[in-house]
Formats: sequence, structure tokens, C-alpha cells
Amino acid sequence: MNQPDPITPPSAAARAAAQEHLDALAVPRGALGRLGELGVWLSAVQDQVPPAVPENVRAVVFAGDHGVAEHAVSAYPREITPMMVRAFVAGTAGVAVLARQHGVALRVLDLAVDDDLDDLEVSAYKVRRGSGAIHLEDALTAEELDRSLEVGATVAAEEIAAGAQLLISGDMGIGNTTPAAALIAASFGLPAELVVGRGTGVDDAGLAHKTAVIAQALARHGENDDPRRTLAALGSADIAASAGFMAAAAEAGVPVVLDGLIAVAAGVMAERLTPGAAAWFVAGHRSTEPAQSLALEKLGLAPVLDLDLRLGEGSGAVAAVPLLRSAARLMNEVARLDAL
Ligand SMILES: Cc1cc2ncn([C@H]3O[C@H](COP(=O)(O)O)[C@@H](O)[C@H]3O)c2cc1C
Ligand SMILES: O=C(O)c1cccnc1
Repeated sequence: MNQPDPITPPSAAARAAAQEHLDALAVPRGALGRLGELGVWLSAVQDQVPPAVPENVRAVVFAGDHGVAEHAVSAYPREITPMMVRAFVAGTAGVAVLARQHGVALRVLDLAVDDDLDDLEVSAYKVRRGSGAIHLEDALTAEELDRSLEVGATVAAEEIAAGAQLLISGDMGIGNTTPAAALIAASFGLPAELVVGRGTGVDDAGLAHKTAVIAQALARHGENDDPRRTLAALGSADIAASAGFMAAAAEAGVPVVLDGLIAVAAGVMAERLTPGAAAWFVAGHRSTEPAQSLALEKLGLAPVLDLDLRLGEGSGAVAAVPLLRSAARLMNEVARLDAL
């Protein structure tokens, strides 16, 4: 594989000018807190002061089936995944409600759901049926990994062509908190006990078993610094596509609002595949999953919201969109103190 092009960082000049603008507004210096910081970040990623209010926000839910879900790591059966894909299309899933409320375009894509969803036209980019059970076998072949990354990049390009000012990557796939936690553990050299969480709500025995499964997956993966190898071994088609989506967004200079554990795991992999990508990410929320907080800290990102959400689907990122819009509006509409 060729090395990817280096990621161009957000504009340092716009960041400095935005900070100066913020400091000159008719509020006590620093009084806008995180909203002020978000306004400055929006200026830097848009290279524009004040920033445009991001009205065109687009979320893509990457859906997939996880072989590891057959191994008692989730509180729910894998058959839920295709049912939920139908709920996304019908507009009745949690994130669909929030997206409708906040005017966020929502699209669901079947990367590897182990069921027939062809009647919904969401399976045009399907890579395979299911992903390997990561404690026993690789999730993907090298070819499937390439195809998944490429699908993510293609979908990002489509959403950018549709005018996206902010992109969101959502997830759906019973069992996916297991590969997501494993990817974060492998990326930062953390043990299974530190990254494991209850996902959809496994009990104490389930949590102990899930920890053992993640530990077995990490042992199978071994010491390895190659992000492609890690993603093929421990990820899935949907998480790889999400990583490809975020990397492509960063390469195109389009900012991404990160969601919960799965999106953050994909974001970590995007940063490892294309260093510098994370400068284009903002953390929408803090999930209750420990690996998500650990990874945000490693990426140097502070979450906008902290609502004890543990849904995924892109829901926490979509919930943060109104605050990002408020941040941009404040930068545009608050008077300067010297102009009063
Ligand atoms: C009805 C339902 C809707 C969901 N929407 C997102 N998830 C979330 O929960 C799953 C991950 O948790 P675990 O690893 O414990 O299976 C993923 O499908 C994720 O998107 C859902 C889960 C369920 C049951
Ligand atoms: O953090 C998340 O996004 C999450 C947590 C539990 C289940 N699904 C997703």
C-alpha cells in the first residue's frame, strides 16, 4: 500500500483570528466556555471567521453483523441488527428521531449484515455477510479490508458532494462494542479489563466472559503496530468502512462529529491510518463505555455532551449538533464590545 497523503491541518491562522474575534465579543472574556472553543474550532476547520452555521449535517449509519455476537458478548441476539436497519429506514430508530428534530440527513448502509436487506436498497455497498468472530479468526481478509475502507471513502465523497458541512458516522451491529473495545485496546496497549464495558447491558457474568473474549482476541492479534493488520484482525467491515469514511472526510477537510464507542474506535483507526485526521474530529459526547473515554483522552478530545448515553447509532453526535450550531451563531451574531 502507498502511504496516504499527509492530512492538511485545520487553519492555524483562522483559529488565531477566531480566538481574537471571540475575545472581542460583548461577553466577559472566556464566558462562552466550551461554546466559544467550539466556535473557534469551527472557524479553524472552515478557514473562515466567523464560521458558517453548519446547516448541512449528514450522518451515515454503518451496519454490520459481527461473528463474535454468536459468543455471548451482548445482551441481545444478532437478529436485532437487520430489524434495526429497517427501523432506520422507517425513521423510528433513536438516532432517526434526533436527526429529524435537528435537520440532520440520515442514511443507513449495510456493509455486512448477515441477512437479506436488498429490498431496502441499503446493501449496494455490501462487503460480505458477517465479519469473523475476532477471538477465533480475523474479522476480514486484506481484500475485504481494502474494499471496506474504499466504500467508506466513496460514501464520504458522496456526502461531501451533497454539501456536508459536518459529517457523522453512526453504527448498528449487535456485538460491535467487543471489536470496538479490542481495537482501542490494541491501539493503545491497554488490557481487556480496562476497555471492556457492558454494551447493551450484559450482567456481571456476561462482563467477565466478554473480558475473556476481548483478551483472547488481543492475544490472537499479538504485538502489531500495523493499523491495517489490527483492523482486519479485530475490526469488522462496518467499522473499517467508518474508519475509511472519517479518514476521507479529514483528507477533504470536512469535520466529523464523533459519537460513542464504535465511532471513536473507528476514529482511532482513521487517525492511525491517516495521521492528523483527528484534528478534524470533535467529540460529540461521552459514552458510558470506558474504552470510549480512554480513547477520547488519547486523541486529546473533550466531549461536548455527557448524558450517560450508551446507544450508538450516531445518536450522541447528532444530539451535539444544536450546540455546534449555537457556537457558530454566537460567533456571527454577538456584537463586539468595541462596537457597542
Ligand atoms: C434494540 C437495539 C438498538 C440499538 N441501537 C444501537 N445499538 C447498539 O448496541 C449494539 C452494541 O452493543 P453490544 O455490543 O452489547 O451488542 C450495537 O448494535 C449498537 O449500535 C442497539 C442495540 C439494540 C439491542
Ligand atoms: O458507546 C456507544 O456508542 C455504545 C454503547 C453501548 C452500546 N452501543 C453503543
